[in-house]
Amino acid sequence: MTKVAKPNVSSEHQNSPSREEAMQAVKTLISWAGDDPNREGLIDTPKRVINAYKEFFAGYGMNPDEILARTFEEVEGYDEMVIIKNVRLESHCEHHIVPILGKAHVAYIPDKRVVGISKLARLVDVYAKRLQTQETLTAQIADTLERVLKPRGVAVVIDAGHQCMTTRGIHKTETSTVTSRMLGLFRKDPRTRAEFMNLITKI
Ligand SMILES: Nc1nc2c(ncn2[C@@H]2O[C@H](COP(=O)(O)OP(=O)(O)OP(=O)(O)O)[C@@H](O)[C@H]2O)c(=O)[nH]1
Ligand SMILES: [Zn+2]
Repeated sequence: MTKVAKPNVSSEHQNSPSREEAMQAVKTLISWAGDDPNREGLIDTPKRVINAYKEFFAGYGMNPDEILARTFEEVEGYDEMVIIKNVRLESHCEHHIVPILGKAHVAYIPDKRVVGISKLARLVDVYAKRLQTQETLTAQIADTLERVLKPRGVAVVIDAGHQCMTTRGIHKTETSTVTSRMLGLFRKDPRTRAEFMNLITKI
């Protein structure tokens, strides 16, 4: 039986192909597209593509727990929500391997400890830079924040365009997909959720 790699599994747990094998695969796809991979303009393309893949999918080599490990308690008892909004999201859909581009809004209500705000954006990247569905991505960001920081609430909203729907297939160029995950107070208390939704929709 063929072994299928589980989605969102770090590459060290898979049988990683060599660079040569990966470049050969790109050459095959160029031929499949109908061009000659040996012509001058395309000769270095397999190398560029596999290097680009290392960037697109860098998240497999990142550890979210490490990113959130450093927290601060000296914040004068701050216990209201912290929101980082409009985090640029660059991911790839796991069905077609084409870009998902959009914005993420991430919030939490601290319980004594806060985390550096850049770490919330880094956490988005850890999961975005993998093969994804938008639902999985949203859930992974929220669940990791809850598990590691143990805050009183977590909210994640993602609003993104899927190029598999805009540049191919159904070609609906104006569509965007919105997903959300609310945990703790954001799930239990409608006023907290409403305050968050209000703050992220304001400019
Ligand atoms: N739920 C969900 N679906 C997604 C996401 N990204 C892409 N898809 C959808 O995944 C589905 C794959 O459907 P298939 O019928 O297997 O593939 P397809 O023939 O290429 O589908 P079309 O895009 O309709 O041409 C499509 O409906 C995509 O729109 C995502 O993040 N979440
Ligand atoms: Zn897709």
